[in-house]
Amino acid sequence: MFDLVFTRRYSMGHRLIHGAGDICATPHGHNEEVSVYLKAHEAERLDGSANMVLPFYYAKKKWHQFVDGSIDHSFQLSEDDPLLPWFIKNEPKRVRHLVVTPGDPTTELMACLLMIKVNTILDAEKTGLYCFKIDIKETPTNTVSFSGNPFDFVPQSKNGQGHWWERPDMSISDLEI
Ligand SMILES: Nc1nc2c(c(=O)[nH]1)N=C([C@H](O)[C@H](O)COP(=O)(O)OP(=O)(O)OP(=O)(O)O)CN2
Repeated sequence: MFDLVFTRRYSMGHRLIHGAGDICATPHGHNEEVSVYLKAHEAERLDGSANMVLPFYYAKKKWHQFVDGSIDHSFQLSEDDPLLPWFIKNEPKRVRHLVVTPGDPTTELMACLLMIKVNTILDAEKTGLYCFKIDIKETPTNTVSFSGNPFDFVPQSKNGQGHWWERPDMSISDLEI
């Protein structure tokens, strides 16, 4: 069985206000890499002609559009971070670049949310592929790797139902923009 593995890099900013310590509560940024590990729902023998699971282009196109257009240069904040209403009031133009998460946007949480997002996109694109593992390299020395069912690990959101990570679009928050 083949795995297709795609890696994309992006810059982001965030802050962690609920327990990672003073340094992490100061807004700061990282150059990160996300790798998604994809498998076909149904394994098939190579056909003797094209000999591929799916052209890389179709497997990664929309996911990479999302990473490049929505995650790159985003600012990631907990849904209860006071910076959120600050941006809405003072810099409404920036709100579309805010990733909003249930609790602190740690690398663990982002791995789960991005795995749900990539799977939602792969389904909507009818690729026949699914993501079974994701790595986020937050810094050159820290990587979070996740495999399993991300829904078992995502905390309850205060924002009720219909979350951005469950929509196969470019959204990164549920704010009215
Ligand atoms: N379990 C987690 N712990 C921490 C996270 C996280 O997402 N999950 N994130 C952070 C901060 O974002 C921090 O900026 C990065 O961690 P840090 O260890 O400070 O990164 P360094 O590259 O500076 O690590 P070195 O030890 O200097 O290599 C903190 N914790």
